[in-house]
Amino acid sequence: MSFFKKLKDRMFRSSDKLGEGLEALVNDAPASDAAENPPPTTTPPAALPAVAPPVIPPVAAIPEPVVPPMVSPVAPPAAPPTAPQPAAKPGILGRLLGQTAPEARREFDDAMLESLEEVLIAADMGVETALRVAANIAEGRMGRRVTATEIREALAAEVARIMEPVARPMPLYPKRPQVVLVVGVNGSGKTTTIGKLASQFKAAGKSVVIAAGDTFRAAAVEQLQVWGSRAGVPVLTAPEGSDPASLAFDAMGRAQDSGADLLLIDTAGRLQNRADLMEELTKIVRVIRKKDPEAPHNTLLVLDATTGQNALAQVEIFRKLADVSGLVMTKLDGTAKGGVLVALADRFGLPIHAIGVGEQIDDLSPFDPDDFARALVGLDR
Ligand SMILES: Nc1nc2c(ncn2[C@@H]2O[C@H](COP(=O)(O)OP(=O)(O)OP(=O)(O)O)[C@@H](O)[C@H]2O)c(=O)[nH]1
Repeated sequence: MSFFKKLKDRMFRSSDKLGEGLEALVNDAPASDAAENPPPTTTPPAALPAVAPPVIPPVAAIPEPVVPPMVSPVAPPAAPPTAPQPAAKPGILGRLLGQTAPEARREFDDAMLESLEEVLIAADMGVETALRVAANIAEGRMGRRVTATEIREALAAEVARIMEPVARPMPLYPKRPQVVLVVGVNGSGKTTTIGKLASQFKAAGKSVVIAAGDTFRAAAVEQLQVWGSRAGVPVLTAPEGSDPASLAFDAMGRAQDSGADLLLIDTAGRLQNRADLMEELTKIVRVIRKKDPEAPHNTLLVLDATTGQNALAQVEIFRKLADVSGLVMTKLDGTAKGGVLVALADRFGLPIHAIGVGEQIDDLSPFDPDDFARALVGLDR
């Protein structure tokens, strides 16, 4: 299965929620508009020819807008003319030819803008981002009659435009070992992500060492060992409750001695005591710098998409605890809160290196802004 298909299938909760909201924007039009949008089952007006009416190409068939990276807000491609479209169903011939009724249209007015803002906020985009995205979609459309598909396309283009600058794979340096510190709250998916990353780097011909730095949870260490053996990568462990910094130091030495390309260091995520956690992370960094003053070369913050807006607070906190260089968003499958990624990109501009859409070893993918945007709004590629 292609990753886009997997992404789209698994992000169904996010896209369903957004999609339903967007459809309702047009279909639940006020009475005056609704009168111009009779349900598709309405008998065609007598004045219409009995033969099939001209088929309006579905908007989805219009070539996908190319959104160049790093551009300022662009109005999405112009929609079809604004003249009211009779929502007549096709004639018998049309139906035989598989033609479908034209999509309902509604005038883009202030009420619709407000509803659009609400739909985006409900999709976890955050208030600020939702208002800006809705305003950009409204630009050039106010007073025009639009379809839900046009709004979906416009939203996908807006989301992709916001995500484009942050979609950057984890940088690889000509450094041995390249040290990757992985941070995040308990349960966010750190261990799983380390396993998936180790497996992908290994498959790409890199030699990898994992340090099970969450020495406080025996279960976390065991879990990492399972992932390590799946990926065929050594996992260095230390007795439960021992100093994670000392393990990190040993792991650094072992990775250097064996000429490993990458050292992935797992850490504890106990936010209950931030002072302790900060001290622990600072100490890990201090000791590995004794062996390489530039380490860690990447500090990945792993976030759980199902926490929605809470992910924003986690970024704030971890940026204070560690020098976060990039994000990995897990559990985008099965959540209706995928929109939070847009809010994260808009608010922090931190690189998003990868996304997780499942618990299997190959369920981690580089972050592709267009694929994500289209999956989020429920459009095909
Ligand atoms: N559906 C889904 N589940 C995931 C994903 N990533 C991780 N998980 C699951 O989330 C749960 C927590 O993942 P862990 O990798 O153990 O998280 P952690 O941050 O290491 O947690 P601690 O070990 O408690 O610190 C596990 O059951 C994983 O299988 C994902 O992308 N999708």
